[in-house]
Amino acid sequence: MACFRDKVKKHFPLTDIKSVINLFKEQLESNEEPNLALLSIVLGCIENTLTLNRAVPTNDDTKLLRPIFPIVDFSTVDALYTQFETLVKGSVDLTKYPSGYSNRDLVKKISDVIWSSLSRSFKDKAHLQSLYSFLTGNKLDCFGVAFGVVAAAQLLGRNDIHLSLSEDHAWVIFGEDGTDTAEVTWHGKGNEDKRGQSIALSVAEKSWLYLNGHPVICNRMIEVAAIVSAANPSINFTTDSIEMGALQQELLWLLYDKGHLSKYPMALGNLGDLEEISPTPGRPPPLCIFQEAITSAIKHYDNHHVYPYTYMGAYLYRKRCYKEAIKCWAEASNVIRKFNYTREDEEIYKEFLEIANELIPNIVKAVSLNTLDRAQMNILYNPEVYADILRFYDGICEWEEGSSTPVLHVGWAQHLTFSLNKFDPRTRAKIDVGKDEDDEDSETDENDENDNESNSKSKDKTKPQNGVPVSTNDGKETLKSALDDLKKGDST
Ligand SMILES: CC1(C)CN=C(N2CCN(c3ncnc4sc(C(F)(F)C(F)(F)F)cc34)CC2)S1
Repeated sequence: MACFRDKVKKHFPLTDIKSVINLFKEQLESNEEPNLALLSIVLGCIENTLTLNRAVPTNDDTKLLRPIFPIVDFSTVDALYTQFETLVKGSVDLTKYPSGYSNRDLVKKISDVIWSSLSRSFKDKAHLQSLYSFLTGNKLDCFGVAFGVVAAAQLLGRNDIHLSLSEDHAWVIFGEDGTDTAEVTWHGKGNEDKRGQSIALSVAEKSWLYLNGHPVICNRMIEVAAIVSAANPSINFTTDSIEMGALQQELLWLLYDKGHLSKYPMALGNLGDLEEISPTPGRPPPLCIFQEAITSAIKHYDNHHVYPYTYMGAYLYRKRCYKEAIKCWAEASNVIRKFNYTREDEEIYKEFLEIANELIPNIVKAVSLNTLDRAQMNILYNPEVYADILRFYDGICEWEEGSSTPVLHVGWAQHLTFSLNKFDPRTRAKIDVGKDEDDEDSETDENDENDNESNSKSKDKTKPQNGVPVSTNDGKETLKSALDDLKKGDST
C-alpha cells in the first residue's frame, strides 16, 4: 500500500470541498480501483466534524465567521487506515483460503472480524455508517457493517466480494460469477442476524426487503457512490450542515457525470433532494433527477423499486402539486403489489401508511376547505385523481394478498372512506373499473362461476364508455404525461 500513500499524500491536508473533490476524482480516474477504506475514513472524518459536537456559536463574532470546514491531515487518515489494515490482515489468515474466488467461509470470517469489534451500544443513531465511526468509536449501523466487510475484502485483495443493496438492507455477493450471496450484517430490531447464510431463501419469500431478486449489485465505483450517498449532513432533527450537504452534492454530481449513479436509483433520489435544497446552476431540476431514478428502476430492476416513486411523490407534495403526487403514489403501489408482505418489511409499510393516513387526507382537506390550496379544489372533481387513489389502494390490497402478515386494519379503512367521500359523487361515477385486457387474473375470474361480482363488473355495460380506466400497468406513460403537463404549467 506504500504506492497508494505516495499517490494520495499530495492531496493533504484537505482544507475545503475542492480538495476533497480532487481526492475522489483522482481515486475514480486512477487505473487502480478506488480505495474504499480511505474514502470512507476521509468522508466520515469530515462528517463527524461538521455534524457532531459543533462549536456552539457565541456572541463573539469571530467564532461565527471562522469557516468550520475541518482540516484533515494525512497523518490522521494514515493512522486510521493503518489501524484498519492491521485489524483485518491480523485477523484473517489468507493462507487458509485458496487464491482466486472467495468462498462463504472467508466472507463469514471477514464479517466476524468487523462484527466482533463492535461496541454493544445502540446502533440506529446517525453518523454510524463510515469506517471513521468504526475505527474511532467501534460503532457501525447496518449499512456500515456490510460496507466494512467489502472494504476489508478489498484490502485483502478479494475483488470478487461486492456490496448488494436493497431499499432497506445490505448484503454481499461473491464467487466466480458473482452469484453467491451472503448475509453479513443484521436487519431491523429484534431480528436474529442471519450472517453467513445465503439470501436465496429470503428472496423466495418475495419480500420487498430483498426486492425479489432486483437489488443494486455494486462494483467498486457504485460502492464509492454508496459511501457518498450514505453520508448524512444532519446536525439534528431540524438542521443540516450546509458544508456537508454541499460536499455530498458535489461528490454525487462527480459520480453522476462518470455514469456511476445510472443504476443506483436511491442515490439519484438523494441528489434530487439536495438539488431542491440548493439548486446547482446548469444542472437538471429535481423533477428530472427523480424521473431518471424511475427510468433507471424500470430499465435495470424491472420496476421493482418503490423509493423512486416516493422520492418524487414527496417532492411534488412539498411543492403542493397534489394531482401529480397522488399519481406517483399510485405508481409506488403498482410496485409494492408485486411483493408479499413479510414481518421485516416494516419500513415500507410505514411509508405507505403515512401516504394513506396522513398525506392523502391532508390533500383532500387542503383542497376542500377555504384554504390557500382552494385553487386545486378541482382535484375532487377529477376522475383521474380519484382513479389514482383507487389504484393506490388496490396495489396495497394486492400486496396483502398471499402474504403471511396482514397489512390493512380498520384505521386504513377510516382514512380511505374519509378521502374517497371528499370526491364529488358524479366524479366517482365517471371511472371505469373494467377488466384490464392483459390482466390474466380477470380471465380466471371470468371462468370462476362462484365469483359473480367480478363477472358482473367486467360485463357491466352501464359504465360510461369514456370512463377513466383504472388499469394497473407499468404506467410510465401516464406518469410521464402528467409530468409533461406539469412542466408545461397546466398542472390543475
Ligand atoms: C423516499 C425516501 C423515504 C427518502 N429517503 C430514502 N432513503 C434515504 C437513503 N437511503 C439509501 N440511500 C442510498 N443508498 C442506500 S443503501 C440502503 C440500504 F440498503 F437500505 C441499507 F444499506 F441497508 F441501508 C439505503 C440507502 C434509504 C432510503 S427513501
